[in-house]
Amino acid sequence: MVESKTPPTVEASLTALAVSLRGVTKTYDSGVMALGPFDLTVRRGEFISLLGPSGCGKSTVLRLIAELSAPSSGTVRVARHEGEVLPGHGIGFVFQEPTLMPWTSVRENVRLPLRLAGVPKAEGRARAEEALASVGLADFADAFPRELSGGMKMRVSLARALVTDPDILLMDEPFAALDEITRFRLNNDLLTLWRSLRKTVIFVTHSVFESVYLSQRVVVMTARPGRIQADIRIETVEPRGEEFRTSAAYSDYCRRVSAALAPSYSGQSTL
Ligand SMILES: Nc1ncnc2c1ncn2[C@@H]1O[C@H](COP(=O)(O)OP(=O)(O)OP(=O)(O)O)[C@@H](O)[C@H]1O
Repeated sequence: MVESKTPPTVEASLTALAVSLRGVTKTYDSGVMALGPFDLTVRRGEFISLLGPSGCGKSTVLRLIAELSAPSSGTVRVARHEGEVLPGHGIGFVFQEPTLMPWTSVRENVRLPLRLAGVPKAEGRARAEEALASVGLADFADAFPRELSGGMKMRVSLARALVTDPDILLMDEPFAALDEITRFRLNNDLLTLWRSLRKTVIFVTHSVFESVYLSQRVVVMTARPGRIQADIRIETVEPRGEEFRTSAAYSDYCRRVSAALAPSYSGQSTL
């Protein structure tokens, strides 16, 4: 007998948990207590930003979620999607550096996670091209990384993270090294992608402006060991765009987030 599955209701899928960290601490072998206790709940499809001073444990949180590191205490739970799970356990990771292989094409760079998973070459190439199209680089599959601008390399890195169709996208200061106009463009394109793909996104940034522009929630962390200082919901008319960036509401949110961040810094400007 074939079992029929009832698809989850919209309400259920909106409230389903994607990630949960409970009482998590992390002390590295060096004795540095990086985190905690730290509690965080992220719902499926949410876009949240983690903001905090340098060294407060933002990357550590991402590494714990990706299971690249284990907590010293507490629990980290990540919802897995049903069916096919490719390497990375349903998680895509984008780092500050695009880390592309210089000796091969953009297509092969994007195909790498599928190649490692043993996906047949033809299928892998088709999926890599699809991922490249989703980040606006359909015409650059045969190019080499050295032929691309910094923003384009970051798009390739994003395509590589998306090619396995992960449920959760972890992004560690991906646009920090880019000029402002390129960064704004990538912010807009990332929001468009998020709206169409409905991934859960956990985005690490040092920029108050970027966090408010992109996220539904900005989670502000204390200085090390990182804990939650504030969890601020950004509510505005969707889809957001340039008019939000120049609105009074945007400035108000930036002020609120900045004020929440201020105690974590000693006398430094947070904007
Ligand atoms: N593998 C490691 N071994 C020892 N200490 C580490 C390790 N990784 C990170 N740390 C330390 O743990 C603390 C938190 O590091 P983490 O990279 O998570 O902070 P962060 O908030 O992402 O910093 P930044 O904003 O500067 O990138 C820092 O003091 C860092 O030096």
